[in-house]
Amino acid sequence: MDLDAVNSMSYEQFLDIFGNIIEKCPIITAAVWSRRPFSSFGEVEDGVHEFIESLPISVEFLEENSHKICTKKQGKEGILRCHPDLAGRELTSGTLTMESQEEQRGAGLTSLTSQERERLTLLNTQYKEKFGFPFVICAKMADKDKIMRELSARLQNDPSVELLIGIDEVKKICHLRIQDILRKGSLLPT
Ligand SMILES: NC(=O)NC1=NC(=O)NC1=O
Repeated sequence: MDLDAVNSMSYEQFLDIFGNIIEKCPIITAAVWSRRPFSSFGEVEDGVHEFIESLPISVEFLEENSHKICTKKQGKEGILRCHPDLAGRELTSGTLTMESQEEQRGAGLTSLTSQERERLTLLNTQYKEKFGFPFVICAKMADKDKIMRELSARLQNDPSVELLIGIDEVKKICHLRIQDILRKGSLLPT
């Protein structure tokens, strides 16, 4: 399967293969199909980025007893909310997508001590309470220690900063998922 094969896919086939390059957001893949013929696989990724960048972002901050309460209507935060927590309930209940399962296992999140799991759960809860979306990091580029460090550090960020960092991580996850698909589908030299 090479670029010509991808360019001649129906949108159903394209969705079957690339539908989860952004976690649980097949609408992005379905939209990007319209951009074919792709002259490179990078163009698939460019299409994803353009879709994400086109999503509305309108952020107002209310100052409330010296906190910044972020009230916002943002398409971008919707993408983050489609991501499962790291070592969260989906992992324990075995309901992660195949890609997430592999990514989280690879980062060592299936072999946490009970203390590590408790700390990660606490930090994730604090993060979601503050930002209204989950902490997202490209797990394939991290291990459990880096994830804990990043989560603690990023918890201090401003919501507007954190939104953009999260989206950047989503793009890294997307890049690696596309690479995996191309490798598995022998679209790239292994
Ligand atoms: N909240 C998350 O960051 N989730 C994830 N990152 C990954 O790389 N895979 C996930 O499931």
